[in-house]
This record gives sequence, C-alpha cells and structure tokens, in this order.
Amino acid sequence: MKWSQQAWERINPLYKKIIQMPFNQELLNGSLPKDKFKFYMAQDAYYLGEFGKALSTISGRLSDLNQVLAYSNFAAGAIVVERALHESYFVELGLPEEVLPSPTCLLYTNFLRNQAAFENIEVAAAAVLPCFWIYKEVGDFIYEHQSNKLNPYKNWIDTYSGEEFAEAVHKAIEITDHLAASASESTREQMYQAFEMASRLEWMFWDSAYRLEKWPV
Ligand SMILES: Cc1ncc(C[n+]2csc(CCO)c2C)c(N)n1
Repeated sequence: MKWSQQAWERINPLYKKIIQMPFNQELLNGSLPKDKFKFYMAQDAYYLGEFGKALSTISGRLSDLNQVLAYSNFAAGAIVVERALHESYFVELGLPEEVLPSPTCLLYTNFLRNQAAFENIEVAAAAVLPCFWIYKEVGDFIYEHQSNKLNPYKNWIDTYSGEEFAEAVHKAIEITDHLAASASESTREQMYQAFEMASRLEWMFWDSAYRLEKWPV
C-alpha cells in the first residue's frame, strides 16, 4: 500500500471531524458569521506567507530538479494565487494590513517551518501535505453538498474545488509517496506522525477562527 493511502487512513477520523466542524458546516450553507470568516482570512494571510516560506525551504533541500521546481511553484502558488483571493475579501471585509498571529496560527506555522528546515526532507514533505490534501477534500465536500447558490463564500469554495488546485494536490501526494518509497521504516513512521500533527493543527486552525481565539495576555 502506498504511504499516502496509509497516511490518509490514519487521519480519516480527524478528517471526518473537520467536515462536521461548525466553521465548515456554516461555510457550506452560507450562514457563517462575517466576523468569524474575517478572523479566519486575516490569520490565513499570515499562514500563507509562512507556508510559502516553508515550501521554499523544502524546494531548496530537494535533489531532483523536477521536485525542486514543483515545490517552488507550490510556494509561488501559496503566496501569489491565494493572495488574490485574500485581496478580494480584504477589500470587501475591510481587513488590516498587519495581523498579529493567533496562538494556534503561530503554533501551526512554526511547526511547519521547523519541520521544513530541520527534519529529514521526507518528513518535511509529509508535514506540509495535509495543507494541500485536507483542503482539497474539504473543498470538494463543501462544493458537492452546498445548496445555497448565493453563498457569500462562493469564491473560497471554488478555489479549493477547482481543477488547477486538484493537479497541485495530486503532484504533492505523488512526490511525497516517491520520497517515502526509498525511506527507512523509522522515517516512514516519522512521516506519519508529522502528517498527523499537521492534520490536527488544521482542525485547530478552523476551531480557533470559530472561537475568535485571543492571546490570554
Ligand atoms: C490553514 C490553511 N491550511 C491550508 C490552506 C490551503 N492552502 C494554502 S497554500 C496551499 C497550496 C497552494 O500552492 C493550500 C492548499 C489554507 N489556505 N489555510
């Protein structure tokens, strides 16, 4: 069995919880309060910048030039393409330029940058994979189950259920499987753990937006 199939099996219960989260259910039916979406968008702007840097780090650590190019394109995608989506919502929602990252956002982005810089490259690739894969699954789920055609979050939904995004996700899974195929058993286990930790942090990211998470001091 491919590493990715086994990895998804391990996080499937977590994924099931993610699609049931009030944030995603309310995004799906369009009833998500604007302040929660606004909080999410502002935090996601910070997340995307850091995620782009983590992908660039991974790109520079890979050996195969096709893989270097792929992660470099993912990094550009995170920063350029997704920012366009953010900018449209930023004007509409009136979001500030600079945002203090929430505790969860800082935890997640620091985890990713740490894995990208200091772990085995196979583990680093596994750590960034849930960001692609879970969004693809959540995007498809929401797209298939939506009923409200006038959903104010339509732009967001279309981004993650589109064909172009599906191709990027497919490529990220393929490269990670390729890296796993020549990794030792203990590295493969570490890859599962990084994949699972990042998935847990994805859950926490949505939860923190729904709770409008604050710093205690
Ligand atoms: C918390 C959080 N996690 C994942 C994504 C999705 N995402 C961000 S960048 C990227 C790759 C694009 O090249 C993807 C799929 C998000 N927006 N916010």
